Amino acid sequence: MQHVDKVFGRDVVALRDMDLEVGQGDFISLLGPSGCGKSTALRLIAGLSHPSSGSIRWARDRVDGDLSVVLQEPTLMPWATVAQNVFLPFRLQGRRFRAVRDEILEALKLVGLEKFQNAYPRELSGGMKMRVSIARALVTRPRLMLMDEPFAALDEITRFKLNNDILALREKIGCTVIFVTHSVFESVFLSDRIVVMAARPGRVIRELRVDEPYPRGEAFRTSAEYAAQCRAASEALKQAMGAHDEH
Ligand SMILES: Nc1ncnc2c1ncn2[C@@H]1O[C@H](COP(=O)(O)OP(=O)(O)OP(=O)(O)O)[C@@H](O)[C@H]1O
Repeated sequence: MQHVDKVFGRDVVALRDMDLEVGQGDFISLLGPSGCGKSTALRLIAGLSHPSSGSIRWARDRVDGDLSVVLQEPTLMPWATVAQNVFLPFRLQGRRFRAVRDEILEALKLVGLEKFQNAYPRELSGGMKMRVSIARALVTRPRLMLMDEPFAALDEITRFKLNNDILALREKIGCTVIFVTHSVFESVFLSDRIVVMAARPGRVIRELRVDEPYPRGEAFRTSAEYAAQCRAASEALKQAMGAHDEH
């Protein structure tokens, strides 16, 4: 993203002059208070809306299935089974269930839900629904996953577990992730770069690196290094919350 502005109406500056370079395999968190433009940035990257000015460029042409999005709500179809829900991206490409059955089962296996392929969403816990949503996002083996506070509605234990799982999944499928969160802990645990944003107008104010190598697990979560990184990210977030630019 180069010098990207997004203005709604006459004067709601959702994003101002955002620069972001994302490399293949990066795990980037967008961290910031409510209203700082995190979701707007994600929607622009997804192509669901367009910049008011500035540009978003891709190193290579994108093809169908290269990019997928996971939202805070799992947004499953209640009338369809787990397997049919995971089939959706293929269905939108006009493919037949039988032709992609193996891919669907593989995606469900990756999130540990292969035994639930014939279950309906109402039979699943919140964490399991989110896993189905993740399986649906990765069934096309995307090169880029955009995740908008996917675990915000879950309890902390489920959230920690899914944080571990998402890193393990990424090791397996090797995609790039841009992850929106309000949580300092989540951003430090997951990402190698944390982009800290401030509101009114929405903008990037800091970028932090987390140099800890992957795979990361409980040892990292309880380390002094993790605590120090969380402190640094907290400080940056505090600065973001106090930073109002009147211009
Ligand atoms: N379609 C829209 N029309 C008008 N204003 C919008 C629209 N979408 C977003 N905004 C405004 O743009 C700003 C940034 O919104 P955005 O949803 O990107 O923030 P956010 O950081 O994702 O917030 P949250 O963490 O609460 O989801 C807010 O002031 C919001 O009200």
